[in-house]
Amino acid sequence: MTCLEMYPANFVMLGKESVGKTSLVERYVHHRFLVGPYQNTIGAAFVAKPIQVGDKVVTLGIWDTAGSERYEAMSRIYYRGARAAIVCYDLTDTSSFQRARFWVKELQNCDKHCKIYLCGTKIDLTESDRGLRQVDYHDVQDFADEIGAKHFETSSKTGNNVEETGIDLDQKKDSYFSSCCHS
Ligand SMILES: Nc1nc2c(ncn2[C@@H]2O[C@H](COP(=O)(O)OP(=O)(O)OP(=O)(O)O)[C@@H](O)[C@H]2O)c(=O)[nH]1
Repeated sequence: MTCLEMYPANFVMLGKESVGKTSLVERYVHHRFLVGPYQNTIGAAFVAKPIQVGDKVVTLGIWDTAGSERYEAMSRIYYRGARAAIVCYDLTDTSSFQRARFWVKELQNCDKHCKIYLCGTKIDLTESDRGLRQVDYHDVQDFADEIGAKHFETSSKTGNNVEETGIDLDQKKDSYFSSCCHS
């Protein structure tokens, strides 16, 4: 029996509205950045991506939750049982990092085994104008160390750090997905 049949691995996107969760999913799954007016997610959206882990195929299910606080209760439905959570914050918005801390606390209260990734978004903006940065890299790294999370800064617009590093959960050597297949 394949890993696909036995171990569907879900992960969830969490974070304040407009931090760029949907854009990250678009970049990761479809390798594109959608331009045009911002459309907020309503409730949550589900996207599936088959990935190869060793000689197995895992269907990675991604729950892209709505960041608006009015959907907060609904978001809880999606992170319960999630194998991993990508908690996003916008590098140009301090309050989005406060919101990220909130989601980390929620995840820790709900499931200690959920693997947490902290993802700073829109690094293209801070690279083109350093003055736009409101969230310090080292502050987040300290927090990541404290909670045992991986930490990345990405741009869905340019693709920077999305494919190459942690958000690309497609890493074949990733022990997390290997354990999904072999546990
Ligand atoms: N410059 C830049 N803009 C981005 C990036 N990622 C997202 N955006 C923009 O930020 C806005 C919000 O992006 P979304 O991906 O819809 O944000 P979201 O977190 O899914 O929002 P909700 O559905 O409300 O929770 C859009 O206008 C995007 O084009 C990025 O990496 N760089």
